[in-house]
Amino acid sequence: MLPFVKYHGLGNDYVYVDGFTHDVPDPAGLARAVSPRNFAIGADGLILVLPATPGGGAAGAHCRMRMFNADGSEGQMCGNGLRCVVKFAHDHALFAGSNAARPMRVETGAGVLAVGYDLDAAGRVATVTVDMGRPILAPERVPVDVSELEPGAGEHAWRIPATDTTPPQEAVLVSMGNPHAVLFRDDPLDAAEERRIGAALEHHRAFPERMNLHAVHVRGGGEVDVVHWERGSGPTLACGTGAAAVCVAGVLTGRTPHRITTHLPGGPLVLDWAETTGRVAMTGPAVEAFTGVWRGPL
Ligand SMILES: N[C@H](CCC[C@H](N)C(=O)O)C(=O)O
Repeated sequence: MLPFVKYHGLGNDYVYVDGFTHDVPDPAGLARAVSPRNFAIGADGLILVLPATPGGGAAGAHCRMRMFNADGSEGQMCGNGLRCVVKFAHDHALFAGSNAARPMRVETGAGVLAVGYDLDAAGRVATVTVDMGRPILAPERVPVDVSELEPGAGEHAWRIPATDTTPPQEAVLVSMGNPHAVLFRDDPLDAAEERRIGAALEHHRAFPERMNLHAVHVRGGGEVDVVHWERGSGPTLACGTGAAAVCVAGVLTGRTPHRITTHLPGGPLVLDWAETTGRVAMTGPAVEAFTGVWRGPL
């Protein structure tokens, strides 16, 4: 039996396990076991909150996040998940001083990130602001194999050639520690078609570590609509690292200002790519849905 807590950030939901007190020998297998909706807990994946590694601790980390998509693949970073990690650690007092760690510093695959938060009237974490760090734009570090792509229209765009099931796609490729392809559309989004395209391109040979894809329609000014297809989890209601990639891509292509509101299927996230520091800040909610005990295979 394994206690868990279910959290979500704008409907991007994960099963959280306290790795300070419980050992999970096969997190990839557990992610695959708990994620199916109707047949298990139902989630976009699994997140372990663990003690920092010696290196992370030396860099000031209070704890460590490991996230696993629904298919068991491990993601280097998860924006919505990280907001809920801080809420879990604070509200459930996972480590000594967790109620005073402000900002909380969390070791992730994208480095040790600082996470600030405010509290509600009950003294629980409410709104959370994550310092997502700096985007990575060098193709080989996204990673992407540009020999499989063509130059796109503009300095930061690439053209994904037509496949058997998709027309050519203009993409801006950004890593936030995990890989993202941002596809700007001139017209309002057709969510079903965008998810079909995302499913077709996640495993494209240009993407050696697969890809998270995000279709974007700029409403005007700093307001954009986004539809996601996530590596390892498919269609999600929100993708925090994806929203950060959208913010960066909008600035790089001159479509949006540095501070935007991304309207995701699950709700809005505010992103700000600071000109002074080059770091992206993401602000949004973190919600505890329920607690439970997993009685399935570990
Ligand atoms: N599917 C992503 C991880 C989860 C990212 C997303 N849920 C977020 O909030 O950033 C990947 O494999 O890179």
